[in-house]
Amino acid sequence: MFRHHDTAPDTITEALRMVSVRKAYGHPEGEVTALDRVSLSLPAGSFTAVMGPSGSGKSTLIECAAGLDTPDTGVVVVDGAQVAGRGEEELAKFRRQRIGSIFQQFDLVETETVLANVTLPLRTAGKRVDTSYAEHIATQAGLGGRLHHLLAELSDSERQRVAIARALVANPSVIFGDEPTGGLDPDSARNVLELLSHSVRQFGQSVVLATHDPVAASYADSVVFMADGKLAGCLHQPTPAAVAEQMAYLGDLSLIMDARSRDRALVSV
Ligand SMILES: Nc1ncnc2c1ncn2[C@@H]1O[C@H](COP(=O)(O)OP(=O)(O)OP(=O)(O)O)[C@@H](O)[C@H]1O
Repeated sequence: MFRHHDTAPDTITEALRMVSVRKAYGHPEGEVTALDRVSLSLPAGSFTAVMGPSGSGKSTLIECAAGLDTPDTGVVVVDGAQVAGRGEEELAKFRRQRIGSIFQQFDLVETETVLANVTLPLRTAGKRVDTSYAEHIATQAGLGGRLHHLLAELSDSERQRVAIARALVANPSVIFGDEPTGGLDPDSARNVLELLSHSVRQFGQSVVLATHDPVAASYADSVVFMADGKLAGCLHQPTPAAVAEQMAYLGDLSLIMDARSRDRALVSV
């Protein structure tokens, strides 16, 4: 499978590296530290789920990693290249070449067909469109009967699957998602997770997803847990039961934890 790199692929061993990443938001009641000096290393070719209680910083982590938000301080390296510090145009190009994003705000074109939406990133990047591959990916995402339907005719769940197919079709090195299966029925969610798993196993892509769902997280090789903007451990080869247990613990822990006792070291998954 053809993949674009501007660094030699052989030298890239990490999908994502974050070093001491901090991000705070101003609030009338005071500043909220969404990411508190997070350091993290995820290997290339891995599937990682990011979990934690509501407000623990999962979305902020994914957005900073995907170049959709800018950390206040710290370093973010995706697929061997620094994300922060690039100009807007260069960042957009980098994201088109290396990153696939699946976020709740799907950013789809209502007046275009499913297939046109799925191939949009390729066309925007001036890349050749392999229509049969795009059809295959869209079909795998459960859109086989909808390829030539306009977006305006689709349900929310179908739109979500279009966003997922669109993220996969350009063969990005790293795919970031925020609750990509939230709102999907169990069968559609399973199809999407199997598709993402397949892209990791077969094509060596990397997937990093924020999710609340222990079953979705169990598709990952590892789960990274967050609490109060900090990393709070990780679990390898997760089962839904083990993930749910850890989440229950974090739910309690986040009420009583002493932020100063959190590990600030680089967590390698
Ligand atoms: N744009 C923003 N403006 C102000 N505060 C924000 C913003 N985005 C996030 N926050 C705050 O930062 C903290 C972390 O938010 P974040 O959305 O990253 O958490 P999360 O773990 O993804 O939560 P959830 O599971 O509820 O989506 C929260 O306290 C949130 O209120």
